Amino acid sequence: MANQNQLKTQVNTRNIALTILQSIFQDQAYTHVAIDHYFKMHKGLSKQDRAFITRLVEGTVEHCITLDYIINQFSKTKTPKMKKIILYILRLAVYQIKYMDKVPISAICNEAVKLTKKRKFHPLSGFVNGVLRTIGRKLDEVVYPKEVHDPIQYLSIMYSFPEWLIRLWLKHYPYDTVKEMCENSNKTVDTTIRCNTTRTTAYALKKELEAENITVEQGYLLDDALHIKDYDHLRAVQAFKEGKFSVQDESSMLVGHLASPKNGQRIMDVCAAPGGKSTHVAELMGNTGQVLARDIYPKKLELLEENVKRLHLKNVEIQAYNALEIDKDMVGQADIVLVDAPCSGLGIIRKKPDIRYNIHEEGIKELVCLQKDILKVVQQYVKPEGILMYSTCTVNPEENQNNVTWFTRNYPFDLVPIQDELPEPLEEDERGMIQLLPGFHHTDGFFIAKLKKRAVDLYE
Ligand SMILES: C[S@@+](CC[C@H](N)C(=O)[O-])C[C@H]1O[C@@H](n2cnc3c(N)ncnc32)[C@H](O)[C@@H]1O
Repeated sequence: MANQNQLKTQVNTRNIALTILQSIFQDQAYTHVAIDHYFKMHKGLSKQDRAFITRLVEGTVEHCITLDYIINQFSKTKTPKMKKIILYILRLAVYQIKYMDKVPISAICNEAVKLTKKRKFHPLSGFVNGVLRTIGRKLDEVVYPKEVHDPIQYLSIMYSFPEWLIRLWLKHYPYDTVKEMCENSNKTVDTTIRCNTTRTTAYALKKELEAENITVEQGYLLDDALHIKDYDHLRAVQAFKEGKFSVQDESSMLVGHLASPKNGQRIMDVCAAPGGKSTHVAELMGNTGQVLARDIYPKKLELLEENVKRLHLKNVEIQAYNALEIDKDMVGQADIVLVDAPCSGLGIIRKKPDIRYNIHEEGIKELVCLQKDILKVVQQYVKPEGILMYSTCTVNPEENQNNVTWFTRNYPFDLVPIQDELPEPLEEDERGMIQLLPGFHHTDGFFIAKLKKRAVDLYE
């Protein structure tokens, strides 16, 4: 009886996983958004079911190229020719066969066949069954590309990254570094949180979370950071509801610290939503001064507003504003301008696995132009001798170091060395910028440059 119940749950969870995968593969929904959305709409699922569904969905997306490679070795109909839903059912099942060794192969095949019938593709259930049973039997016989013969194809298939992306990284980083970036980008990570120091201390927060049976570890780089796991809903955690912390990676927290805002200052965050950096600098100023938090998308600003309220911050003003349009009233008014630019996001693939499939080279070129155009406009808001923080969550030098070089050549700004303010073991590069690579220091891949406007604007 217990087994039957278990099986019933598994059927449902796989069907849910398939529905979520459809919205990701078909409608290009972000993985984390699609999962969150489903769970918000279907509240009755148990913690265990939600964890299983999340693992199935994230794992299938993460390993999609590898899964298709395996399927194509055993199926006469190749993946580009398959009916979409059949392809998703196969990917979901092959993910379980290859990466979840606790689930018996026969159960995985049976569930996939049931899913095929449930989605009204009865005639194809034999095909699905045949392909999966062969893969189950012959998984060890899959012929993978050889690293020595074709390292690019090897990395692409083994770590599920498009070849163009591997080539892009190899233009800028040594082979072993690229391999480690691929490997780290597929690892699951704990949630990193930032203590709201206007409400509590990291020590007190740690104790409070532990009392709720949450596993907590100290930050690797920063005192106000904690790493948490074994919680259910974040929104159900009491300390979260009371605004005692925000979710933020340690790399991203560095921006606030390196900006070193002083009480009473005026800070403009021109690409602010959902507000990780705006709320951090607001907290660092101890609820004094003003943070003008702007973003082009009003919908995203709703989340920022919710965060500001939850964190009990009184010094954040939120405005929907396109950073490409000059706001004449703000010229020369900001002590600090934060430009956390829209970017390719190649440093956060471990948290958003679909980025690798949705971004493309043309899109990156457009982003580089957008980043420059934003910088061109918003540099005007910085007071003489004020600070502009430029940051991205990518590991692509075109969007990072090259943009900063272009910027300092064209505008009256100089790079400020940051080594003394960086926590160990981080190191700035020879020009004073920092490029963190995904998973190398327990952080996302992230880039930061601190720039100071000259006292006399020689360019005017
Ligand atoms: C990297 S995200 C910012 C993350 C945010 N700083 C944080 O720490 O939570 C980049 C943001 O830029 C916004 N954006 C894109 N184009 C913009 C524009 N032209 N003007 C203002 N914001 C823009 C996007 O909506 C997105 O929220």
